[in-house]
Amino acid sequence: MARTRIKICGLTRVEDVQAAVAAGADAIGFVFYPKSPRYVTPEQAAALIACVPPFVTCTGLFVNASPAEVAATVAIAPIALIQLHGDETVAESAAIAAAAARPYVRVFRVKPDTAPADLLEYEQQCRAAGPWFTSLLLDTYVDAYGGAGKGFDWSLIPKELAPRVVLSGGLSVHNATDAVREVRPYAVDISSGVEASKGIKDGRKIAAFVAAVRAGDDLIERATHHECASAAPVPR
Ligand SMILES: O=C(O)c1ccccc1N[C@@H]1O[C@H](COP(=O)(O)O)[C@@H](O)[C@H]1O
Repeated sequence: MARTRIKICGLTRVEDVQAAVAAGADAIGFVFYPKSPRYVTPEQAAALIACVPPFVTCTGLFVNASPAEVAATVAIAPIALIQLHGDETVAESAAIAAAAARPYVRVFRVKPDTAPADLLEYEQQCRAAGPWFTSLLLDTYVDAYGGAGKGFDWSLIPKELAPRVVLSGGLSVHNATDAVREVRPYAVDISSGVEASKGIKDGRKIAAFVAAVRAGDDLIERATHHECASAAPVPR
């Protein structure tokens, strides 16, 4: 099984970008939602992106922005992927991505009464809406939209959907290994769990989180190898 991809979100400082890259993050995220304590202007994001080496995906997070606003932002900050974290409908999400000419991750904010079938159906709707959709990102429903460090019940995620989703919401060094082992998501996304304070990341927490995710990956690998090694040879 391929290793779990890791995104560190809500970066506002060069040293935090460097810490995420040094720890082995696959993606980093910039929050373009003005009400967030992690908000950066497109110009600030552009300066931070200039510090990012190739093959690390720079992501822009938006909440209820218009297609024109998103397009104007990506024209200044060279982000590769959009994360739509607000109340945008499926059709609006597709229109925003088309206007910005960027692939997007659509966020589903999970509530206690969300049914597993809701997630599968929503993913199908996103896929049908156009070619820019990449993956569902699952986060916990909170009034502030996200970045609240609050988790949800992972058992709501259908097994067949898990390998395609980005798991988010309340992740930390304490639950990352279990998250990978139990859910087996395509990727994980974290913000508050690797912070010293809102908008200020802690390099040691980032490194510890990445190590905890990799520990989960190793457990999955070992289980797979054990299954193969213990399989009886087929008699001829
Ligand atoms: O980070 C924010 O301030 C934010 C604001 C509005 C919407 C989403 C936001 N962050 C995203 O929320 C999830 C969960 O974060 P956490 O790890 O529980 O703090 C994550 O995808 C962030 O990118």
